[in-house]
Amino acid sequence: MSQYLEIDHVSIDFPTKNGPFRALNGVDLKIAKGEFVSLIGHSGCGKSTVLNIVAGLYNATEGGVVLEGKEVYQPGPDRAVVFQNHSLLPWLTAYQNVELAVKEVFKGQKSKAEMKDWIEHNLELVHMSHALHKRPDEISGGMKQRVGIARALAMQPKVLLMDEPFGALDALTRAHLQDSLMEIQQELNNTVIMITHDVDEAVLLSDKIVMMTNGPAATIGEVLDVKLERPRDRVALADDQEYNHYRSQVLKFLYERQRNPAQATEKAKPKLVKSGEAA
Ligand SMILES: Nc1ncnc2c1ncn2[C@@H]1O[C@H](COP(=O)(O)OP(=O)(O)OP(=O)(O)O)[C@@H](O)[C@H]1O
Repeated sequence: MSQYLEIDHVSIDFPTKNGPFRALNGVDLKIAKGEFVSLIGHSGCGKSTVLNIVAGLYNATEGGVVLEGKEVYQPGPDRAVVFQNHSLLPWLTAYQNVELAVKEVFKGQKSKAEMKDWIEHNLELVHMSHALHKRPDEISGGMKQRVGIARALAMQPKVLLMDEPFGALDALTRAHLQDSLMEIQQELNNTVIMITHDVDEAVLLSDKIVMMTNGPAATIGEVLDVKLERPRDRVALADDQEYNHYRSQVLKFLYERQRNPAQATEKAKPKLVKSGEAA
């Protein structure tokens, strides 16, 4: 696999009223075409900031992002983003939401009939053929997320960026969508960067788990290559030694090497001293 996407020594400072705040420091990562990469780390460490820089929504203060030899400065259809909350237009049907993106990307390249086939094909990939003409308020949360994924896939992006795509879903719906995503990725060989807080999700889906240190000045602490064979079956893997080894590697990083910053702050807080008591 050749190198496809390079996050090259990326640092970013956000302006604040107390001066620049360094959120990321020297984030360096090479991703091959067709690789599925998860970003995991405690809340506030900078996962979304990494994704936003790759999406071109933020520009790095130092370093940069190179996709297929071209530096990324701004958002583009070659990098489609799927957010935790579907972000569908509520007045449009599932079909029309996907159509909007397809028209934008393939204007002048696909005929009307080709576009229709393409939209239907992508909605079929996420098992939404039965609800093409339903609006977001007429379908469940999981179905909305499916449409969001279809919309992103239909853009044929070079990289699919997913910011906790299943975070708002119940466990069963989440499992179904993870399985769908694995099938689609197997078929299309998409390059994916996904943010997750879920260790099992990271191990099940990824080729590479990128574990981030706590901020400020967060960076990559460790990268775990997950070499489990595909297709992967969640039930069979539950008792698999190798799977559980990967899982414990991530847990150790998160809960031993990088303790939750909220807990650390809690410990560091000065004890409240009652009046008259010595500190
Ligand atoms: N536009 C901004 N301006 C100032 N600070 C920001 C901005 N965006 C993010 N930050 C800060 O950068 C750090 C990283 O934030 P980010 O949202 O990337 O973390 P995260 O790991 O995605 O968090 P979570 O898991 O809770 O979504 C945080 O301290 C956050 O407050």
